[in-house]
Amino acid sequence: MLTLSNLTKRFDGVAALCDVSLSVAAGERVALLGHNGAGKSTLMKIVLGLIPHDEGTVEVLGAAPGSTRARDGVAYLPENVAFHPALSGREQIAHYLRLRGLPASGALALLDRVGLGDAAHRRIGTYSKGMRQRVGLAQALIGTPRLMVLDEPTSGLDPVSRRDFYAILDGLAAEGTAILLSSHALTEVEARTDRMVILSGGAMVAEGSMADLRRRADLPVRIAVTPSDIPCSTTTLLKALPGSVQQGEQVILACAQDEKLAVLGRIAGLSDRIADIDIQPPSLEDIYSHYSRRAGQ
Ligand SMILES: Nc1ncnc2c1ncn2[C@@H]1O[C@H](COP(=O)(O)OP(=O)(O)OP(=O)(O)O)[C@@H](O)[C@H]1O
Repeated sequence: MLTLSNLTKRFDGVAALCDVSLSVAAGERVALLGHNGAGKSTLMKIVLGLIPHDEGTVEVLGAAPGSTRARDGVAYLPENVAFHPALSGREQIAHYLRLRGLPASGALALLDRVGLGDAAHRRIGTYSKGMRQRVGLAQALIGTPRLMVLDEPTSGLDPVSRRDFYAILDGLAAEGTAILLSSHALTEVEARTDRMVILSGGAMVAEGSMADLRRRADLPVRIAVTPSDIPCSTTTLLKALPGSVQQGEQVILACAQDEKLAVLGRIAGLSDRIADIDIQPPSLEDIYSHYSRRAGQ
């Protein structure tokens, strides 16, 4: 659905994107991560055909970005949505439907889909930020897009709205829509996308599924052991588990991925001293920091 090869973009001679290659297949949900100014919005604008690129190739639905064929199948939700405050949600979506050559009668169904059915007749000027973001999503759902490009789509949404939002994306992906979204909300991206691309200073510093990134980063696993009786068992555990430290009532141990089973075996041998154990693999936040640090950010 989308292929970028060796994409480079410069603004006044300064590279905003440098040799970026990535592809998004049908039904895939890909997250674009990176610090402020990493190049996420620039990449999206190039995909949409809003700005030209300097080097490399871009194919959107097998066509040039911005071509009629590409625009027909691509939906976009910008970071900051702006609608006419005097129009109702229904009128605004009806307007976009007409622009797309579709019947305006579909507006209510789209607003229902994003949970705005009850507010469809109210003026957008009276909507909360989250409600305006949902109008943006309703707009992006027009015409069953084959590629969706979403720039920080969940900023301003509360936790339940975020969950509903990702449920809609899951449904679209299950029907074959390719999704490329940017976000700074690492926890939700970790849970709700298939693959991540980390940009830093315009360059791609890592790419893959959560499992791939975890394996490549090879960050330590954190094991938290709760002693059965404190402080007696705490002392025994600290002595028996080299490198462990006490944190509050727990004994904490960090170990390399390939040592995990051996360490757990050692801990199992101390089971009469243990009330509970918690194994915490590195989160996307840990992995993101690792790659960003490596890239000097
Ligand atoms: N029109 C422009 N003219 C000059 N420089 C620009 C222009 N648009 C973007 N840039 C620069 O390109 C770089 C990438 O910006 P971009 O907006 O793509 O970052 P981003 O990853 O989307 O950031 P954020 O997370 O803050 O939205 C930045 O250094 C920015 O200043």
